[in-house]
Amino acid sequence: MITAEALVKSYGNKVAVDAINFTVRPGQVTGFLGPNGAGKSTTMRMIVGLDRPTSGSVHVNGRRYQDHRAPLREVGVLLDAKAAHKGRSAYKHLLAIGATHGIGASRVREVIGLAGLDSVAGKRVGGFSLGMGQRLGIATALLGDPATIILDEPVNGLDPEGVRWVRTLMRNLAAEGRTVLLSSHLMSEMAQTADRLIVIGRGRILADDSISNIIAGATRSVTRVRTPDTERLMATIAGPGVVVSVLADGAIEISGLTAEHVAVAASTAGVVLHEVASVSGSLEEAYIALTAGEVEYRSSHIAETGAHR
Ligand SMILES: Nc1ncnc2c1ncn2[C@@H]1O[C@H](COP(=O)(O)OP(=O)(O)OP(=O)(O)O)[C@@H](O)[C@H]1O
Repeated sequence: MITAEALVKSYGNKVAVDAINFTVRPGQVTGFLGPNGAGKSTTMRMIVGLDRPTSGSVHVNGRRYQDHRAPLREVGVLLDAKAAHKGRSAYKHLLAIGATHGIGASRVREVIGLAGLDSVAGKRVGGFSLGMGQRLGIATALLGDPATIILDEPVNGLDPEGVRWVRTLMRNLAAEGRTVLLSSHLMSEMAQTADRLIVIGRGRILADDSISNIIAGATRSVTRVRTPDTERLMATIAGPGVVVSVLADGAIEISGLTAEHVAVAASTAGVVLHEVASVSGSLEEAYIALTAGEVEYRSSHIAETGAHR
């Protein structure tokens, strides 16, 4: 469990983290999202004692990270995948880190296997690809078999198999009852991996909820229908607040009525429906809507053409 209370970090007069409160619970994957410069890395660094809060507190299992007797066994962290000593082999790197906590060769071999690094364990870390470095960073985070795992952009540079591996690993770690906090800018990945999200913008919490609640709150959901009798359906469901649009492929999108309402109204009026579904927005749409006013670094406007190359 990670608990932040009125957590503040300022650099001179720049407030990077602005009095935030949150709880990251065990048994779930919690995603940490926000635009560049929102304060994610600063928050993660404070959780693991690499930055001191200007005020407020952040605790892991009731204590500050630096007050844990064996922090590696308490919290596993991947903040910078390039942090490993370039001249050492992956095996020696993990062995050196493990030595500080009495973690021996058998656990090192275990995490090497878990991270899929068996074939390169003896190779110098300096020659590792970005993806191999990420895997080594994750292996390092898991070394102490910690109950809390914090990973900053763990899928950065991984190929699709690697991305899937991280997703499954995170889900399994949470299912074992561990606390998992991870940041990523990849919305589709986050939607598949996380149970809950904390969204941060300019150092403040913009949302802290389940993914489905965040999508429902920040995007419009519509009812999509297909019927051979468009005219009659439209007449049947017409009413205040009901907006109907006919799409190019013949489907009808209705806002202002649930799928259940539309199905019952159609059935009562004897209108045949070939399809009726509730279509909600994507996490990406919700994220863009939530962070619209909070982006610190924005590119000049590029219109979406909808064209596919
Ligand atoms: N050491 C520092 N000195 C001064 N300003 C800093 C320092 N570290 C971070 N900042 C500023 O604090 C703000 C938050 O930065 P942080 O790196 O935590 O954001 P982030 O959400 O992790 O961004 P990204 O997605 O780009 O990694 C930014 O405006 C950044 O410029």
